[in-house]
Amino acid sequence: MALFPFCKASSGPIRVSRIQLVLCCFLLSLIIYYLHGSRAAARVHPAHPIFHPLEMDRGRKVTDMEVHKGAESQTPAETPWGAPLVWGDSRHSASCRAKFAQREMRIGLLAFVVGTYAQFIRRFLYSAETYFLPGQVVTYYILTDNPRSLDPPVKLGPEREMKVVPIAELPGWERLAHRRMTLLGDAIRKSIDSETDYIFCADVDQEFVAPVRAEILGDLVATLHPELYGMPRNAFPYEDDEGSSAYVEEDEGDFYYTSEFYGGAVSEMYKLALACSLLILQDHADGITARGLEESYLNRYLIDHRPTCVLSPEYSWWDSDLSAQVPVHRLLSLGRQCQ
Ligand SMILES: CC(=O)N[C@H]1[C@@H](OP(=O)(O)OP(=O)(O)OC[C@H]2O[C@@H](n3ccc(=O)[nH]c3=O)[C@H](O)[C@@H]2O)O[C@H](CO)[C@H](O)[C@@H]1O
Ligand SMILES: [Mn+2]
Repeated sequence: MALFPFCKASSGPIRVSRIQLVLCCFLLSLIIYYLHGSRAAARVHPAHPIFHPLEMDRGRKVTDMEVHKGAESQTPAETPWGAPLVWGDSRHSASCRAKFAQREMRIGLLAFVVGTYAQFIRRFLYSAETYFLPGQVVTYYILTDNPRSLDPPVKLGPEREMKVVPIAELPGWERLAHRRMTLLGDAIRKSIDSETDYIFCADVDQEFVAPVRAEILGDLVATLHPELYGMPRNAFPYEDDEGSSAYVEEDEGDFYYTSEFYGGAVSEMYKLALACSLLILQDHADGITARGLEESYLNRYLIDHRPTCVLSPEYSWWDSDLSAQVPVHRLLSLGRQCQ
């Protein structure tokens, strides 16, 4: 708007239109550059189906991501409620490891292996042998419909053993999502309770790629979802159906946690498994399915019972345009990677 008065005052009619032309071209190229940039950004696909029910504007999503990328170098040591936020190479993690080194602990790592997921078990176990609590007393609890898929047995290190728990379950992610919490509670009550101090649940379609040590130990431990870490609260795919027992109000929720890796003291994990299986049963009776299935109930529970230890996305990472950049990848999800 101010261009024309400026041009008119400084020169005659012919000169004015040339300057106008140059300035207009410059403005036009700026606009084209900007539009092209936004379109390129909008082409970035959310990597996971969980984003589809969100019906989010992808352009907006990417803008949020860029906001996050700016803050990426930050590795906060604490959550707003004062729980440690764990980055494996931090000083806090080192002192945590030193503290636990004085104690004798038994740690369980539990995974479900049903149907075709048997293809992941060896890679999972071998990687856990190398990186999961090396040097500690570890028991693997493998809940499977096919114990023979573990033959020949994986050779384990000293102080490490495997317990195969047969379960009569049909494969399928949706079906198992309804059952895993109940089966976890049963397994804790039957044996894990008396055999370990801490129990961690991990999706078997994962691989440990760097050390995961005693810094992860706590009463109630949850892991930040790598694609949602640093995102604004309105990006979190909490359950939005008010009828669901996983429903989360707009003013609730600090972080969005992944269901790929969580754990804690055995007694706390039993409470979690029991409460989540009840929430799932209640929805089942009402004919409701939460959008993120098990992950939705887990997140609901973790709002009501804030974790005492929060693991950074170092402990749950997969290759996706939206995943937060972290100093070290420690646990990789093979199933959730970009196709
Ligand atoms: C909340 C979320 O993001 N969920 C998605 C993600 O789930 P998840 O990564 O949560 O599911 P997943 O398929 O890895 O299943 C969870 C775990 O259950 C066990 N398992 C599952 C199915 C089965 O037939 N046998 C078996 O043993 C196995 O340990 C597996 O690692 O990926 C799934 C496809 O893989 C679906 O796209 C889900 O929408
Ligand atoms: Mn998985």
